[in-house]
Amino acid sequence: MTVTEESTPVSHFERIGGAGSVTAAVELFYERVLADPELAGYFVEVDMAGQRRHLAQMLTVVLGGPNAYTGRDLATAHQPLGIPVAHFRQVGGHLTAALTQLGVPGDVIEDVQAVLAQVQEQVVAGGAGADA
Ligand code: HEM
Repeated sequence: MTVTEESTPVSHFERIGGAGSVTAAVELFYERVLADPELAGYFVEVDMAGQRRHLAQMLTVVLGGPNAYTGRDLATAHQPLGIPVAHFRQVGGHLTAALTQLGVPGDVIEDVQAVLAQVQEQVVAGGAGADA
């Protein structure tokens, strides 16, 4: 088979500019989250360097880039935090805003939002992963 542009679609990860763009998005995202008085408290005792690294790795996978995720699964990391749906939505809003601010195309943002909807149950309190 001949490999053409048509048969090897470019991933969202490549389209937005690869690892550098993901790092920029994660930086901007946590700047926004830590500046949000309703959310900042969750991160007071968190090692933010490791946190940024893990979110960047995860966002890379979500965007179709290489999988090098070394963090815990989402339910294990979030169920002990008792996160209400309102805070989940606020965090999703900050991610969307960060991606928009960086000029990420709308179809990519829509796909990221679809993944957020898929993981909501693992992240919010009492979600599907609660007893896992
Ligand atoms: C929207 C989907 C979300 C995704 C994809 C996500 C992603 C992640 C990732 C990859 C980690 C690192 C896990 C690890 O290091 O093992 C993490 C940890 C964490 N997340 Fe989220 N997160 C989401 C929503 C939220 C929300 C809504 C909050 C709070 C309102 C939150 C607060 C935290 C905190 C505090 C930690 C650190 C927990 C710890 O170190 O014990 N996350 N998240």
